[in-house]
Amino acid sequence: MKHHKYLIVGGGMAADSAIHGIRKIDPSGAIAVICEELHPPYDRPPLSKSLWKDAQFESIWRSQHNLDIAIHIGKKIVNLDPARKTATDNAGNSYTYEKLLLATGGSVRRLSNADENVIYFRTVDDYRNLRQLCEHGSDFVVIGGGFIGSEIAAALAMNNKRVTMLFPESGIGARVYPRPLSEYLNSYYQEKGITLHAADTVRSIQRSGKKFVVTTENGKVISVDGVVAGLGIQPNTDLAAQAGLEIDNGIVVDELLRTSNPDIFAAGDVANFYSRLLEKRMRVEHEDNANTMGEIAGMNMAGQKHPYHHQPFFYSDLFDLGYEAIGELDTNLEIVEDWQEPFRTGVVYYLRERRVRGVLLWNTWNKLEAATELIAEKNEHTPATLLGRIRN
Ligand SMILES: NC(=O)c1ccc[n+]([C@@H]2O[C@H](COP(=O)([O-])OP(=O)(O)OC[C@H]3O[C@@H](n4cnc5c(N)ncnc54)[C@H](O)[C@@H]3O)[C@@H](O)[C@H]2O)c1
Repeated sequence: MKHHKYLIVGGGMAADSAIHGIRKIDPSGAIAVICEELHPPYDRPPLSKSLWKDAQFESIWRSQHNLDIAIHIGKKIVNLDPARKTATDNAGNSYTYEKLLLATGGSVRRLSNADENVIYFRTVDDYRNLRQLCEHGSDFVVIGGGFIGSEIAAALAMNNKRVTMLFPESGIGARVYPRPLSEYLNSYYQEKGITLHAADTVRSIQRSGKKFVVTTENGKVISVDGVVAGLGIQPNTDLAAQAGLEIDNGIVVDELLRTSNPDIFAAGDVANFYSRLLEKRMRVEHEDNANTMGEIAGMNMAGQKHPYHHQPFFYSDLFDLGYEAIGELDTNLEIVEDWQEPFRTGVVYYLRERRVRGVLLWNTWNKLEAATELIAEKNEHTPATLLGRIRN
């Protein structure tokens, strides 16, 4: 039985940020990290973005230099007993703790009717597998039109691969971007040489020698060298549920990022928190959330009382288009589009009850502060009060 003041379950970006958060406050309390993945913490965004351009692979690893932690790679906590403050891993090792963090992240959604060699893209191993396929392969199918689908399709096309995209919505990023922008992205991706099958899904994916044969519900048959899928994730809540913690679309945490057990915290993709600014509970699956929430959780585990009031933030690169986004980007909200140059440069506002809840800064840079203030000020708006408000 090993005792640690702090036990961190998970080895992703939220876990790594929590280590740094703890060490800001407590320079010497014993920290153990139990990391199911076979790698120490690394940055995920480069896997679908900069590593396909000019970034060096080694740059993804996050530094734990001088932090004095015990990291158990390839181990999974399978039992958590909050009454005894004890966690047990899949090799039968037990760990006791004073404060525990659940940074268990999410698991990729999979297709039921597909060959097992489809790459459900999320980890560094998925990146390596795809890179290996790229060495000899020239034709790829990308399934899903969300963040991973749009970024990986662009990355492959920029690396001179022939790409076919397949997704159930009418347009790329349809859950996040307003319809005209999503439709523009369809034509933009086609201009870049990508074949699109929108409003279509997979009937089956089978192996034929070294090739994959993808058959769609609309009857298309596509033979390729590799299939990559980004179908969304599901929060890993099994351990929290087994420990009797409150679950509701993720692990429910309070402002201080404590679960329904005050000695157990949660952060990152798995945590469902209340956003005072957006006035709703939410679970956010972006890097910035993992980093900022992880750090605050770590500081609070070490005795601080910092409420988590950060606004959700994310960004993406799609060929030569890029953007930053803040707040809640949901196409079910009222949308005000303000294009300086249609679909090349502009700002999109997302409103609920006449207040701005989210801002998409499309090729519009250094305006994050203005967008953040607009959400925080909580004034009522109409299209007339927003048009021209934020410009490059
Ligand atoms: N730039 C960023 O912030 C960024 C980049 C990459 C990934 N991520 C995060 O990583 C996670 C995973 O990304 P993702 O792209 O997988 O999720 P996503 O939720 O962005 O997109 C999921 C997509 O899956 C597709 N889909 C679902 N079921 C399908 C089916 N049966 N057949 C075909 N398509 C189907 C839909 O097109 C949907 O848009 C997300 O939480 C995302 O926020 C973020």
